[in-house]
Amino acid sequence: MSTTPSRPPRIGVVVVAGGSGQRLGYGMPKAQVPLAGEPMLVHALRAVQAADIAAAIAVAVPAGDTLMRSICDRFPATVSAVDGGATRPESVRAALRALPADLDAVLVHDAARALTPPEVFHRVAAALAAGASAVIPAIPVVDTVKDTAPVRESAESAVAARLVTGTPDRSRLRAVQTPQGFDAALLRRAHEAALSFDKDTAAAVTDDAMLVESLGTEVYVVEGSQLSLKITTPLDLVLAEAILAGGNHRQED
Ligand SMILES: Nc1ccn([C@@H]2O[C@H](COP(=O)(O)OP(=O)(O)OP(=O)(O)O)[C@@H](O)[C@H]2O)c(=O)n1
Ligand SMILES: C[C@](O)(CO)[C@H](O)COP(=O)(O)O
Repeated sequence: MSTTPSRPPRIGVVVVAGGSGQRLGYGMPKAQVPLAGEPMLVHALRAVQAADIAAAIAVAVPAGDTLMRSICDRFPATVSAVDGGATRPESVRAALRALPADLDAVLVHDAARALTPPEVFHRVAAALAAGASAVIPAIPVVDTVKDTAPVRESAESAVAARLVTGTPDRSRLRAVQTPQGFDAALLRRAHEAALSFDKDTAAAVTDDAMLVESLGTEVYVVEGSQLSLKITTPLDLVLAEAILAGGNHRQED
């Protein structure tokens, strides 16, 4: 991270809240869906603020969404809303453009990970301050994970659609979360490079770390949190409600 030793790094946070929430199936953008009576975006912004690390926060909301813009307006002036894009990387780029140019580092966070404890933000920020250019929080994988491929069309038996092609060593696998932290110039460069990806390569981008990996940068892994689940399906929402009802959110598991 390019900062002089005499002053603390200036950190910006991008919150991506521009998704439609198809898998949750509420018929409204996911970040608007109520969680313990308040829109998910309110919880996500509170989580970012509880971490108390951001000089500026840019939130990508669905284009034209006035409700989410009004939620951002209720937070301090360091929070600004911008129209997101059709894909997550496009939303990240839109929010990045809204952040000040003089930041040392940027953390990119999913609004859908509305209950991330402050300690996770702190671990990512601390690794950046210690010299990493790219840092992601992650947790060990609890399931056995298989590589699979479609069964060949010519195969006689049609017992199932896919076949196992391998079993990766689980001890090396991690389930990756957000906030993902980067040197600010590096993240901007990685997203600029992604603009020239072909359609299939662009469609395969599922997080920001992939983009800096493709520039050859080392990405460090710090401990994530089970509380930092990505609310994706109706069952995730039930779990998030239960966490909030238990009063244990923002506390390390
Ligand atoms: N065009 C998009 C797509 C996603 N996101 C954000 O990226 C995060 C992770 O995306 P995901 O959980 O997949 O959200 P959705 O795209 O809304 O979900 P779905 O794929 O079920 O529609 C979310 O906070 C979502 O709001 C975004 O800002 N802009
Ligand atoms: C960025 C992310 O949350 C890391 O796990 C995840 O890849 C987002 O995936 P989604 O399919 O856009 O929810």
